[in-house]
Amino acid sequence: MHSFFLNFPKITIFDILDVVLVAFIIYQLYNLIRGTIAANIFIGFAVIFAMNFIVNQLHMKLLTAILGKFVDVGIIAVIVVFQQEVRRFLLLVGKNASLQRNKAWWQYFFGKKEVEKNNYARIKPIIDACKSLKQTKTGALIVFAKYYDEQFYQNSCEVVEAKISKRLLESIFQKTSPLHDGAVVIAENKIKSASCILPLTEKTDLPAQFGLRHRAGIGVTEANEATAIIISEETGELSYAKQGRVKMNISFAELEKLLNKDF
Ligand SMILES: Nc1ncnc2c1ncn2[C@@H]1O[C@H](COP(=O)(O)OP(=O)(O)OP(=O)(O)O)[C@@H](O)[C@H]1O
Repeated sequence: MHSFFLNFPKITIFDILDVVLVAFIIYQLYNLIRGTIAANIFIGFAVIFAMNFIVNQLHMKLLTAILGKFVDVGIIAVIVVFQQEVRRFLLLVGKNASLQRNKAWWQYFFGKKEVEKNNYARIKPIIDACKSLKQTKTGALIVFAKYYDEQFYQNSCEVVEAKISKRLLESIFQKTSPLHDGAVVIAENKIKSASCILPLTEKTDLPAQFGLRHRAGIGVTEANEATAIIISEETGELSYAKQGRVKMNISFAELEKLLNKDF
């Protein structure tokens, strides 16, 4: 007992910091891939690593050699398979490091009230447009991208690059508008693009009334750091998608709260 304590390694503040930082990075990675197909691939990798460790401990030579081959190229395989996720993660780190875009810094220097006031001015035209689209039962899909991934959006979208306004959003989604089919993407405080074709979710447990618009709205939040408002053409109901999950039939008060948090 005595010698156990004598041999116990000394834990310094940096060891604790090390563990906390690793836990934080794993949590961020988990958030990034949660609900996406990448989560299953990640679990696959983890299982192979765990199996390799176990067979190695049990001295099972053949299995160790086979699994060892996978593990040897592990880091390269991870980068190839998670190319998109690694890209998004690095972009996120870069954007968060920028002082101007970091709301927490603004709150610290200018006070929370000022930030909320500015944010309400930003989201008001969007909420007003949603009210009008709901009233007229005009189908719409509005995506809020945390960062605008040119590669992801530009290939399937019409570039707009315009100030956010109620009337512009209304006009885009009018059935006679050439841009009404597809989604509008809002990022960097602008309407960046319209008529975007987005990836559809592959979820099988969605309500029966959810068609392509809802599937695209959920799909984009699985593949990207984004949230989406979906207005149903059939019912006028508003849904809100985030990280592959959807809240149905939300009120405008709820929408305001959600946008305040996410946009
Ligand atoms: N991949 C996609 N990306 C973006 N928008 C899409 C995509 N596929 C379909 N849409 C949009 O969804 C519309 C068709 O919606 P659909 O009726 O299938 O959806 P829904 O979820 O049932 O919604 P609603 O309640 O409005 O009918 C299309 O006209 C188009 O504007």
